[in-house]
Amino acid sequence: MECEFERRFPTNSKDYKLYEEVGEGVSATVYRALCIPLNQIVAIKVLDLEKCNNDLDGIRREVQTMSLIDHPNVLRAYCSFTAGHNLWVVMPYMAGGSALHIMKYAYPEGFEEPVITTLLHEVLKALVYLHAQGHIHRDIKAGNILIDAKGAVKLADFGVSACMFDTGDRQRTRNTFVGTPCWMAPEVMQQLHGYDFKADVWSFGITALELAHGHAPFSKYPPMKVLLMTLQNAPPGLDYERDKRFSKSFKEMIATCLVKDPKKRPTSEKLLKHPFFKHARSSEFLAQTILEGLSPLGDRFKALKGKEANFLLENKDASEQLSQQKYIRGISGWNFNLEELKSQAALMQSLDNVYNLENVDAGNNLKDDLDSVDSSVVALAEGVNFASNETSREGEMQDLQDLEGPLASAFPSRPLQALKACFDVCEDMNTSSPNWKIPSKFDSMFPLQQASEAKDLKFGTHNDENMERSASVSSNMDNLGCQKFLSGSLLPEHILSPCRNVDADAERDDIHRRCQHERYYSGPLSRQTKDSSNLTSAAMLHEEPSEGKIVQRKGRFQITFPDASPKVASSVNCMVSLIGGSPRKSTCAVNAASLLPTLQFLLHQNSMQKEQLIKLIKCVEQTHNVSSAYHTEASDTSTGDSQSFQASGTERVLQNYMTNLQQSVGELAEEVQSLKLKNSQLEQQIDASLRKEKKRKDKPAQR
Ligand SMILES: Nc1ncnc2c1ncn2[C@@H]1O[C@H](COP(=O)(O)OP(=O)(O)OP(=O)(O)O)[C@@H](O)[C@H]1O
Repeated sequence: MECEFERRFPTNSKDYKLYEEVGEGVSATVYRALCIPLNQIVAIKVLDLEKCNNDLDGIRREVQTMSLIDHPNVLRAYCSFTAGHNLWVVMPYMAGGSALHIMKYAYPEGFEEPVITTLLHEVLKALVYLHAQGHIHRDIKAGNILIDAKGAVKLADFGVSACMFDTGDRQRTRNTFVGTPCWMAPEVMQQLHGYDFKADVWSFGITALELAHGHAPFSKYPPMKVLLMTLQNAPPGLDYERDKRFSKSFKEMIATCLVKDPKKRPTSEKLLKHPFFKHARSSEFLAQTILEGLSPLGDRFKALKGKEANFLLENKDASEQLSQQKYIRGISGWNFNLEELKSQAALMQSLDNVYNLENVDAGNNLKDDLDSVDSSVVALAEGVNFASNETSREGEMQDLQDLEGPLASAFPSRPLQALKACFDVCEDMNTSSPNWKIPSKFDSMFPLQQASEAKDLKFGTHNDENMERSASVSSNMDNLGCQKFLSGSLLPEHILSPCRNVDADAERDDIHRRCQHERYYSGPLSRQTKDSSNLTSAAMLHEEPSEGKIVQRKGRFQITFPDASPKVASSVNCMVSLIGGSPRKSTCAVNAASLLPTLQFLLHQNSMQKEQLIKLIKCVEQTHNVSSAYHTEASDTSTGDSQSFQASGTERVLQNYMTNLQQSVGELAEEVQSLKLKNSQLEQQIDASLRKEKKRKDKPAQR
C-alpha cells in the first residue's frame, strides 16, 4: 500500500460518503461512494472481519500481495483501512457491475458469442498475469468479472476476498458459508493431491458456460449434488445440437478447459493462444452492446434483490430457494464447507447400509416405519437441499455407491458425525459467533485510521443464510417428529403412548382411518402372503391378515394358511386341539397316520418362523444401533429439548418393538420344542396303535 496511487486516497471513513448498495458477497457489501477530498466516485467494499475467521497474518499477506498486483485487467484497491470491526476496501467504481448482474438483468439466456469472447479474453489475460506472478485466483466466475462504464473488464476479488478463504487449509469454521460449488475443479473437491493454477482453468471453462447459458452448469442443484455430479459425470460442455448458435472453436475451447485431469488442461498462457480468442473485440464494443440502455448499477442491484425476494416468496421448495438465491447473488463457489458436504455424503452412505437391510423380507414392514425417520435424517443432513422423493433418493444412494473411488479416502471414519455438523449450524446461530475483537496489532496492518461513523451502516446479510439453513433444519426436525408420530402400523398402540398428545392422536387416528387400507394391504409382506415361506412373518406383522384363514392366534400374532386346503386347516385345528389337550380331542376322528404330514408342515413352518424372526431382530438391532448413534450425536448438540425428546421417542419405540420380538422368538422356540415333544409322543402313540392293529390282524390269521 505504499504506492503513490493509493496514498492519494484518504484512509478515514469520514472522508467518504456512502451511497447506495451495488453488490453483496459472502462477507462483504459493496457501496457506491464518494471520496470527498478527491471528489471521485469509488466503490467501497465493507468486510465484516468478525465473520471472517481467517488469521490476521493471512489478511496482511493478501493485502500486501494485492498492492504488488498491477494489471489493467485486475481490479486493484486504492486503499484499505479498518472501521470498527470492518475492513473498508476502496476500489475503482465499475459502473457496469458484474457480468453476472448484467446477464441476470438483461440477458438471462446468456450473451452472444462475440460478447463472451471479448469478456473471456480480458479475463484470461488477467489470469495469465496472475499465474505468472505465482497466484491462483480461485474464484473465477461471472460474478467476479467487473465492467466499467467504458466497457473495460477487470477480474475482481483477488486479494482481500480471496484471502478470507485462504488456500489449502480451507476454513472449517461454523461461519463457513455453504454455497454452490459449481465452478470448483474436481481436484479441489477431492483435495487428495492438492491443486494448482490449473484449477483456475477449470473455473474459467465453467465461467464460459455460465456466460453462454446464463447460469453455471448444475447451478440448480444443491451443493451435495453438484459435488457428486462434478466428480462422477462427464465434464459439462456446450452441446453440439442444443448450442448450435455457438462456434465450433468455442465448444472446443471449453472442452479443453474442462478436462478432469488437471495435467491435461492447458495453462492459461497456452489457452490464450486458442483460435477462439482471435475473435475478441474491444472494450468499446462491449460498452455498445451490453451496457447501452442499462439503468444505473444501484437500481439494477435493487431490482435483482426484489426479484430474489419474490422468487423466495413464490417458490415453496426450500432447497430450490436456497441454491437459486445463492446463485442469483453470485456467491462464491469456493466458499463452502467441503468437509460438511463430505460428511453428509458419508452419512447418506451409512443410511444406505440401513436401507440394504430392507432386502431381508421380514424387515420390510419395519422399513415402512423407519422410512419416515430416515428420510427426515437424510433431509436433515442435507440442510434443505436434497431431493426428498424416493426415486431421487435411490438415485443419490446409487450416486454415493458409485462415488467410492473419488471420495472414499476423504470420508470421515465416523460418518454420523455429520449430523452433529448439521446441528452445529443451528447451535452456531446463537452461540458460536466468535466474540472476536480486532486486536491492536490489526491497526498497524493496513494504512488505516479507525473510522468512527461506520456504525451508521447496515452490514452484510449472510447471517440470514445461516438462519435459513437453521430454520430448515429445525423444520426438518419437526417433520421428523411428526413422521415418527404418524407412522407405526405395526407398533402396538401402547408403545406410542409416551409420545402422545391429544391433537397428534386425533390426527393419527384420522390418518389411521384414511390409510388403513394401504397400511394393511401394501408392502412386500402382504404381497408375499401367497408365498408360504413368508406366510408366518406376514401373519405376525399384520394384525388382520389380508387373506387366508386364521388358524392360530398367539398374542398379537396369528398364523394363517391362506393356501392350505380346508382339509389341512381342519387337520391343523384337530391337531392343535390334540396337542393342547382340548376336550375336542375325542370328537376328532383322527386317522393318526394322516396327521404326520400336517405335523411336519407345522414344524417346518415354525422353524421358518424362527428364522424370520431372527432376521428381523438383526435388522431391528442394526437399525436401532444407527438410530441410537444418531440420537447420541443429536443429543450432544444443544439444538433443543424437543429434538432429544423426539429422538428418545423413536428409541423407545424401537426398543419396545425389539423386546416384543425377542419375547416372541422365545415363545415360539418353546412352542417348537413342545411341538417336537408332542410329535414324538404322537409318533409313539401311532406306533403303538399300529402295532396293536397289526397284532389284531395277525391274531385271526394265526387262528
Ligand atoms: N468495484 C466494484 N464496482 C462495482 N461493483 C462491484 C465492485 N466490486 C464488487 N462489486 C459488486 O459486488 C458484488 C460482490 O462483491 P465481491 O464479489 O467482491 O464480494 P465477495 O464477498 O467477495 O463475494 P464472493 O465471495 O461471492 O465473490 C460483485 O459481484 C459485484 O457485483
